[in-house]
Amino acid sequence: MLILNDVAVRYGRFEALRGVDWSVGTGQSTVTALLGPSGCGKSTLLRAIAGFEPLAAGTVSWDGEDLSGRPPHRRDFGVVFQDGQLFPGRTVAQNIAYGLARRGVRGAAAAERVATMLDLVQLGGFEDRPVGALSGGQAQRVALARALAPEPRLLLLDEPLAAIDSQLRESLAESIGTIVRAAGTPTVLVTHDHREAALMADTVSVMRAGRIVQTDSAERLWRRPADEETARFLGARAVVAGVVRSGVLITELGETDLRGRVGFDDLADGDCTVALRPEAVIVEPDPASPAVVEHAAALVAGRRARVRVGGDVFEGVSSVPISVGDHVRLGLAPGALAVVGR
Ligand SMILES: Nc1ncnc2c1ncn2[C@@H]1O[C@H](COP(=O)(O)OP(=O)(O)OP(=O)(O)O)[C@@H](O)[C@H]1O
Repeated sequence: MLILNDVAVRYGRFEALRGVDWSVGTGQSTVTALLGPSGCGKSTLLRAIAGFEPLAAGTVSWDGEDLSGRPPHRRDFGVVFQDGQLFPGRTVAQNIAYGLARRGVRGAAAAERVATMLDLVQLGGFEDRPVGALSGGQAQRVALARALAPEPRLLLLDEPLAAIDSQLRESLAESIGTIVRAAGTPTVLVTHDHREAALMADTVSVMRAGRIVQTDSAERLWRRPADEETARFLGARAVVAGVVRSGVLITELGETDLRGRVGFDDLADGDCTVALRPEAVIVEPDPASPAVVEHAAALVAGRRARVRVGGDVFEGVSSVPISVGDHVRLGLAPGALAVVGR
């Protein structure tokens, strides 16, 4: 199990990480995503774990052993970067066998391991291909096979899908999740995309400004973000005050019964802050309402409207066509709302 205790990393006077307490590989969680906006310190944290970045404070340990004296190649961690970084001019098999030779696995044993890894990433028979002749998705799967071949005790993936077409990304995200679970290797996945985190990870840790602000399942994160900034990062467009009474949430947009809903079972009565993704706000035509549509668009996921109500602006969804200038009323859809920080 990987444990980080009060870790700090500095670049000159800039503190890129501070006070990071974190653990990976506990309980049932195989894949842990490190999710956060650009520049928050995700790659720095991954590099600190891998041993590429010296710590200004704190410790990184594995099963109780402090790793500070161990260089990256002696940590037994596999690493895959954004663009795979395969060795050019070599074949797929030569790339995958690279880490095996360093561990003394050669000849027939290495060839067998390479074939097993290629089957795992569904590229059986690709041994003799030059890596320059692979598609982006195939190259990333070879990079994954290369990282997993020496049976690392931890796998570190830094935005492994960043260079992949959006069409392929979702299926590759799923297949990487399946592959690392089949290999049973605890994995850290760095991503700035919350969809990708939810598709691949069992546990999601949200980072901001060099700190980890929340660690939860993706589902819990959607419903109970730690603070307003986290809620906005996860797609909330508006925040309103609410109050919970006997499990019923009451807001200026209406009320909704949260009893029995996943993620809200432990919600105590009292005042709260409610974060609203557009799907949480239902827009319906109502000529008598003072709320007016400022912007309307037909998206693949449905009709979207930006609505002004006095000084406030909400984004919502509509099941009927609406246009700019229409008067509408707003309601709550419980599925996409979140209660912040409680
Ligand atoms: N070698 C370096 N020297 C100085 N500052 C650095 C260095 N590497 C990173 N930083 C700074 O540290 C902060 C964290 O960078 P990091 O690359 O870890 O962020 P990130 O969350 O991985 O971002 P992204 O999603 O854009 O890759 C940023 O402000 C970055 O500018």
